[in-house]
Amino acid sequence: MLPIINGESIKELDQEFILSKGILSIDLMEEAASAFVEWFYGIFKDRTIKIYIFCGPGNNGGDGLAIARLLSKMGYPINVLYLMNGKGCSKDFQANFKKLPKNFIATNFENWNRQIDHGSIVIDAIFGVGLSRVLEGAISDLIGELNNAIATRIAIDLPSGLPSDSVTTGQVFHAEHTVTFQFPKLSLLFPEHIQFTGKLHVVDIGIEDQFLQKFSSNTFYIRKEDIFSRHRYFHRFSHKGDFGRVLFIGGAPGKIGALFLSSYAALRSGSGLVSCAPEFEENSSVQIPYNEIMLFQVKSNTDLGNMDAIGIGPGWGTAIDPDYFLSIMVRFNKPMVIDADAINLLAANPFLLKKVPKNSILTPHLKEFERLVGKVSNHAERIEKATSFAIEYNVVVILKGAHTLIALPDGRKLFNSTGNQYMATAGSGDVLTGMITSFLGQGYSPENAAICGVFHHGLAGELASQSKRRGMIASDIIEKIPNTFIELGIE
Ligand SMILES: NC(=O)C1=CN([C@@H]2O[C@H](COP(=O)(O)OP(=O)(O)OC[C@H]3O[C@@H](n4cnc5c(N)ncnc54)[C@H](O)[C@@H]3O)[C@@H](O)[C@H]2O)[C@@H](O)CC1
Ligand SMILES: Nc1ncnc2c1ncn2[C@@H]1O[C@H](COP(=O)(O)OP(=O)(O)O)[C@@H](O)[C@H]1O
Ligand SMILES: [K+]
Repeated sequence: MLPIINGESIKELDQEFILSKGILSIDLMEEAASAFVEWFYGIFKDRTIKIYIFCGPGNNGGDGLAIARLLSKMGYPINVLYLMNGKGCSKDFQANFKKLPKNFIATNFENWNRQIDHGSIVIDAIFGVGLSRVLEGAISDLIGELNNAIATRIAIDLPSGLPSDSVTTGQVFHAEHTVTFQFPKLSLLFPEHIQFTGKLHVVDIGIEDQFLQKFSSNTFYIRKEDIFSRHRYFHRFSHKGDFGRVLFIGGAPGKIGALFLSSYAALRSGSGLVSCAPEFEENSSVQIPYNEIMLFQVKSNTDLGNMDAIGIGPGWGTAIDPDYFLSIMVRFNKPMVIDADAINLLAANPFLLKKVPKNSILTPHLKEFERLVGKVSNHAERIEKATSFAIEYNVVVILKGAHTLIALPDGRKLFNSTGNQYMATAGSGDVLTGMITSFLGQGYSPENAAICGVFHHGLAGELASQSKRRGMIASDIIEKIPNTFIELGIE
């Protein structure tokens, strides 16, 4: 997995990397500039579009100058506006300034006519990870002006004004695209920063994972290449028992659809045998819309021991007796997936928390999470609380949303890279519960079930959105689950 390094350690990382490779820091800057330009050309093919590049005094500004040179060579009309030049600027900024072609338009922003043509592109190379304080004065005013321009705004590495690891309090550049180098900086993954970061693109500048590992802070980004080895593989003699027997408990009257969605998602994720136990007095009257799913009844003496995994909570309602939940946890006594109303039940009856089987997986959305741990004021605090909750109760916490966080009981924090806003639709969380439960039932460790479930779920959402966007529904995600295995080369 790709380590996410904090802003303060990035200078050290660069040093270590360039020393061991025997290159200069300006070579790495050139690599970063080329990676940006390659991304840029992939999207903005029209070489007559006017581009304004705003450069700060540090290496982020140095990136901007190198990018200006490369884009200008490709024929794009470029205007460079710099905050300062010479003394006070980083050495690679100065070197790149000297490398600008002779006839190049580079203006100190104090002498700038403050005009940005409509429809042009504004590139923010003012500050990156070296930001040391909240923006104020002329720089803050400049960013305010840029934010009002009728232009496409692109940030290099970080939108200027955004601290790399924490929540912002000041003026920040509003990017439509942020092109960040090598790994996403933590603050780019916070929901409250979406108006600053826009679409996130991570571009490779050649620093291998082994260098990043040394500076790792227990925080990782899950990529496509991390998934293959986390799956279990079956052979030609495998039978349905090997693919796991799973049970879903939930579905009170009026909310039974949630249970069916989880059950169906489990089948599509490869489960061998799927049963569901709706919370009905007399469940013989329940019609299951899928022939492959079996109906099950959980009575006080029902043996749950032969189930490989249980997913509990989707559509369970609020009228569940906590002792009934307790008896299920005690009888099953293996890691289970706890979602929705089962989480609400834990929140309302904290004595149950200590009884949750070790290494169980809790999948709260942000509201459910607050019910569990109390109000939080921002995402940084939410991440910390999810991590300490996972450690304290020895469970996996999956905090759902864009860049879903998987907090593991050993303190590691993993952020997901798949998914999109079209998945914000009723029942898509139930689908996730079905997928994770399925993997758990197929014999995956709770960590791998959580990682594969979250990654495949987001990928299924992406595949579904190739033909449907707004108006996509949870069942569309389920239909694409089998394609995610094909996409990742998983047999
Ligand atoms: N491995 C990497 O990540 C690489 C990073 N590079 C670039 O280098 C950047 C980091 O460069 P630097 O460390 O020079 O830092 P920055 O260029 O982000 O900013 C540092 C400069 O801004 C000034 N400054 C900071 N906060 C300010 C504020 N609030 N108001 C006014 N001035 C302020 C500092 O005094 C310093 O001059 C990265 O974001 C990236 O763009 C690339 O060049 C190459 C590789
Ligand atoms: N903007 C988004 N980007 C990526 N994934 C999203 C986004 N919005 C929602 N999702 C995913 O969709 C699911 C929604 O879950 P949840 O809120 O529990 O829905 P429900 O209760 O209706 O089943 C989660 O897995 C979440 O990560
Ligand atoms: K920037």
